[in-house]
Amino acid sequence: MARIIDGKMISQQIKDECKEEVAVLTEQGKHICLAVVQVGADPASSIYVNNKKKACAYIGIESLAYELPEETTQEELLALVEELNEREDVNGILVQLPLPAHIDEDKVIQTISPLKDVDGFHPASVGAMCIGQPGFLSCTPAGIIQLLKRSDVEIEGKECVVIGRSNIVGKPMALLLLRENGTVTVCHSRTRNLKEVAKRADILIAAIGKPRMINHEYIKEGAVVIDVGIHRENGKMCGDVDFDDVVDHVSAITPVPGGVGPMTIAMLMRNCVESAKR
Ligand SMILES: Nc1nc(=O)c2c([nH]1)NC[C@@H]1CN(c3ccc(C(=O)N[C@@H](CCC(=O)O)C(=O)O)cc3)C=[N+]21
Repeated sequence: MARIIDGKMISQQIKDECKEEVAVLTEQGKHICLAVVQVGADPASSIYVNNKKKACAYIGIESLAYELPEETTQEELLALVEELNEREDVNGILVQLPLPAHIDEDKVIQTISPLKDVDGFHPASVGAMCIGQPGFLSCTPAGIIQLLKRSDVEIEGKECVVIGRSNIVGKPMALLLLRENGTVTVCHSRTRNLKEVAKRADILIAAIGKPRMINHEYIKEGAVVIDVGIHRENGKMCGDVDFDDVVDHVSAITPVPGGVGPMTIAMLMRNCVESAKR
C-alpha cells in the first residue's frame, strides 16, 4: 500500500507558519487584507471561496468578499479591480475563475496589479517565474512543490511528467519542476502514446480534468503520483487518477479530497503574507 501524501496536514503546517508571521506583522502595525471577487453563484466556486475566507480568518488576514451578480458587465468588474488596485489597505486581489462567458478573463487578469496578484496569473508574474525572478507563484503548482518537498520526495534529476498544459496548472507546474532540476515532459490531449510517456515518470502530475482517467496502465511501479483533478460524481469526489486502481502500484499518492486542493489555499495565504511584507 502506497504512502498517502497528506495535503490537509501539510497545508495546516503552512497556514500555521503564516499565522505566526501575521502575528509579527500585526505587532508591527501592519494589517493584511485579501479581496476575493466572485461573479455569479457557481456552487463549486462558492465552496472554494468559502474555504479561502475561512483560511484568512484562521490566519488573521481580513477578507473582503465581493459577490457580484452573473449579469455584471466587464466594465463594472474592471472598475472594481482598478479601485482595489488603488486601495492601500488591500494587499491581495483574487478574482475567482471561471468568469461568465461575456467577460474576457485575460483582460481581467491583466488589469490586476502585479503587486497584488496573489494568484500569480498576471503575465508579469508568469514571466518572472519563467526566468526565476521574484514574483507571486501560481498557488496550485507552488503547493505541489511544497507537498513533494515536505514529503521528502526528491525532484532533482527525476523524470517528471505533467499531463495537462493549462495556464493555471500544467504550464507553471512544468516550469517549477524544471526550476527544481527535474527532467520535465509535458503531455496533453494530442500526445501520441500517452501511456508510454506517462510511464517514464518518477513523479507524475495528473492535471487533465477527466475523472479517474489515469489508471495503473499509465504509471510506472513505485512512481509518486500527484492528482490535481477535482470532480464530483453523485455526491462523491474523485480526481483525475483512479485512486483504487493505482494505490497498490505507486510508492506515494495524493488523495482527493485532502491532497492538492487544501495546498492551493495555503499557498494563496502565503502569497498574501508575502504581499504585505513587500
Ligand atoms: N482565481 C482563482 N484562483 C484559484 O486558486 C482558483 C480559481 N480561481 N478557480 C477554481 C480553482 C480551484 N481551486 C480550489 C481551491 C481549493 C480546493 C479545496 O479546498 N479542495 C478540497 C475540497 C473542497 C470541496 O469540498 O470541494 C480538497 O481537495 O480537499 C479546491 C480547488 C482554486 N481555484
